Amino acid sequence: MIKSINPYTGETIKKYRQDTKSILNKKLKRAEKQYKVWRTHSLSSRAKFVRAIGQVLRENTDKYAAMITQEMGKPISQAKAEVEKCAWVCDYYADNAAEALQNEVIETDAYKSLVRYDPLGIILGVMPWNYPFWQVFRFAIPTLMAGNTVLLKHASNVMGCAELIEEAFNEAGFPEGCYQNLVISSKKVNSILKDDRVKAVSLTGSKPAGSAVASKASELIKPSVLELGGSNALVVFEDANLEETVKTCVQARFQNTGQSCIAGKRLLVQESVYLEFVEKFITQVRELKSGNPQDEDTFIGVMAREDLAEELEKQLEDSLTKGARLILGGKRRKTYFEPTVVIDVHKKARIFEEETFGPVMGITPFKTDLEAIDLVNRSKFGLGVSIFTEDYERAEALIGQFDDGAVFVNELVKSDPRLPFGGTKESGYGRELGTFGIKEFVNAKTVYFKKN
Ligand SMILES: O=CCCC(=O)O
Repeated sequence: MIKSINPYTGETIKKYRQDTKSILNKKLKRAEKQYKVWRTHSLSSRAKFVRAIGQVLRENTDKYAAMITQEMGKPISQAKAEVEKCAWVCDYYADNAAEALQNEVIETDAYKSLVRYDPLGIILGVMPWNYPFWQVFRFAIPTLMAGNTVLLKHASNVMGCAELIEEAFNEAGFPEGCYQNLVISSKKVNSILKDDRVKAVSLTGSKPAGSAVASKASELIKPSVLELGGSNALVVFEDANLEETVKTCVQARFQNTGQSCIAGKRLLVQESVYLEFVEKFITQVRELKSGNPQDEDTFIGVMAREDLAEELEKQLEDSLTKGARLILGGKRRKTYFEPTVVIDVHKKARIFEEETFGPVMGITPFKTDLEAIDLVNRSKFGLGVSIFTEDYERAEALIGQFDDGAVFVNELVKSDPRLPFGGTKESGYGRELGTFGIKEFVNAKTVYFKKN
């Protein structure tokens, strides 16, 4: 049985019986059968279904948001925003997939030569709990629009969300087999991936999970996309607009109670404005409202599991032994972790070197642009970096020197259906969203006509 537990109350919400071998086989058969039909649908026909599920999401936002909040403790207002973002990705691909996937004619000595983008087949998605609706839609919608069918293994603590997502696809009228939820533990992922009918896998999650699935996929010569952890830096230069920058950095770290791969986790501030910035930052963090995730005005909820909060506590303790100074928060009660700020964090501290998945911000001073670049790039992760400066020429000159998959200037790193999203180094490979994302699970087929 897989148990879903409310992290705020500690109560068991529901237990889910795992799919048996024969159920899994039926799901695979259905997905394969539907693939043969779904791939023949026109882009505009697929778009109708995708638009319809966007509508279902909007009509049932409260129901879906309530389940997100119950299962992983996200404050309800943020859960509603998550559902709305899912509807946005549906609209985006319904409107833009046809253009992204249109044939590309290439002049050669042939009568006609071109590249067309055909689907691959059944694609397996393995998704995490932190944005339990968004992560699934971010993967599933472009994958389906490209003509593939989807099997989804969700995180064990959000099986209620997983069930509701499958229901939403059914309610939107998707043909049977287009999208199916697998009720399995992570141990069974490889056996699904091994099945010949499954052609590729997309995983969002931790490095160990990514590494296990990607090794299996490469052994089987199946493509994979990995979106793993991150330790994004927020770099505040002395000429930044401090008022605006503080607001953005607070959001970047503390939204979703700090549990986001693209959260700003290492705040680097130029020495000349360090003290002023820290003071303004703490004032704003102090004002964040913690409370019951069901309350509309709660901004900081609880962490999704107690073991995650314990781990964060250990990372914080390590930074203190390495010279950092705790200036706000630092205490934990079960899954609740106070919004916490530590300053003078050393580059060898665990909260600098590792990913911190919760409401703890570490601040480190730097002197020069070169030092800032080095601090950003020494991370083993490479999802994104935000730089704050009023000097756009300085920003332009720095962008090419960062290793990350994204550089945002005067803004927090965020995903947007229109822009590619993904990382470098241990943050993974491949891209989601935008026109890059829809081309991850396609066969870029070369076509050559000779006229005799
Ligand atoms: O955890 C990662 C956040 C993902 C996103 O916002 O697209």
